[in-house]
Amino acid sequence: MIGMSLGILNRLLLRTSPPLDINASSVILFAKERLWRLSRLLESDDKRKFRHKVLRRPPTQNIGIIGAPLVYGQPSIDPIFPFSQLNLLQPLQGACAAPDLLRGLRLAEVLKSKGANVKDYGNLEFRAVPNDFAVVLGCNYARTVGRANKQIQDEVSNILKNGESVLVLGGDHSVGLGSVSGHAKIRQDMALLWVDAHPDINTPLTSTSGNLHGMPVSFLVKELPHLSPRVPGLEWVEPCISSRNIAYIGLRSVDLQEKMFLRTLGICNFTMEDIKELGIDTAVTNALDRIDPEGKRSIHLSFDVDALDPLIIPATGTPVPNGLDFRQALTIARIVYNTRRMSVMDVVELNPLLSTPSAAIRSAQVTVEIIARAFTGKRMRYPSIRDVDI
Ligand SMILES: NC(=[NH2+])NCCC[C@H](N)C(=O)O
Ligand SMILES: [Mn+2]
Ligand SMILES: [Mn+2]
Repeated sequence: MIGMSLGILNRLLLRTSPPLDINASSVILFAKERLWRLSRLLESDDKRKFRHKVLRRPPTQNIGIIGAPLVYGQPSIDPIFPFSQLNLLQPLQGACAAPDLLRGLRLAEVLKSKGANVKDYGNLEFRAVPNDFAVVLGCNYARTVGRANKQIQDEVSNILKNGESVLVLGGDHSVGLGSVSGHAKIRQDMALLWVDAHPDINTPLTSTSGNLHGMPVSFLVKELPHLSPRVPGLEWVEPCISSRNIAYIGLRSVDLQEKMFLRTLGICNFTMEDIKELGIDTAVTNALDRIDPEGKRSIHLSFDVDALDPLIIPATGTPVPNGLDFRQALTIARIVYNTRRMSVMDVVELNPLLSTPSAAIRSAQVTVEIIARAFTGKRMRYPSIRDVDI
């Protein structure tokens, strides 16, 4: 029996030059040597794979943070006569506090601890144009919003020129005007993933609210400019992206005219209904395939926190029920991170004044985690609320 198996081993192990007078201990020695060689081989194979990974790992992320505390793109209330249309109207306050709240939750430190280099450029300073509420061509505060967005455009393009990725902390979603056009100025071949309960593609003529945070996409899409009149303050905005390179995730509050634009332009969109049916992975992967079929474009992630369910992020100005859950939001961020091509992320519409303070902090913590995932692909550990310095 031993002789037979020795014979087989002999043939297996020493096929090339089988010694004739082989004994058990020498076979074991040979076998050991073979195993050792095999393990060396496997090890070097592992090392090769590892080296491959190291090579493919992108250079350390350099992130530039800018605060864009703009509030003039959102609904207005009259603090004294809430239902009057007189001249005391003021935009909802609170979204301007979001950048500092996120900083207070150690946003930069979290990103650094995940291996990124972070430079905080501070908050842009916006000045309101006097007597600007007057609805000009269907837009409220057009000059104020226009001027602020020009500043955002310049800042975003300068930071991109420095070789850094950009994180724009809004503010309301009208900051998308400056942010996307600043991105397109430097990288013409960009693709836009708009994560939001709303498509924000009203034009000044179709918007029923006149609020510019519901319109930025219409100013940016190349196929729509004929519908957007030259609004004073916004003349500088050049349509810079084709509807083919835009996709929406999380829609569930779409105005009638917006629906028509999405249909006629064939803009890729995955509503909450679609996400329920397909799963978030499939929705986001398909969206990216559609807007960036060759996988080469620079990705712009415009993330409106109202895409999440108001039970998770109640601190926002236009909440809509039945939104994304936390896990789904993290999945979107991870898939976008995995492209390694996200150059700009906007995080908008977080309004700490519209919920209880502890709910506002939780909303902001969720937001920090989503940002960390989108820029570094990594999870973070929650800071304890006692550590928070606001
Ligand atoms: N960024 C937002 N939260 N937009 C809400 C827009 C709501 C509505 N569609 C409007 O045009 O006013
Ligand atoms: Mn939005
Ligand atoms: Mn929204």
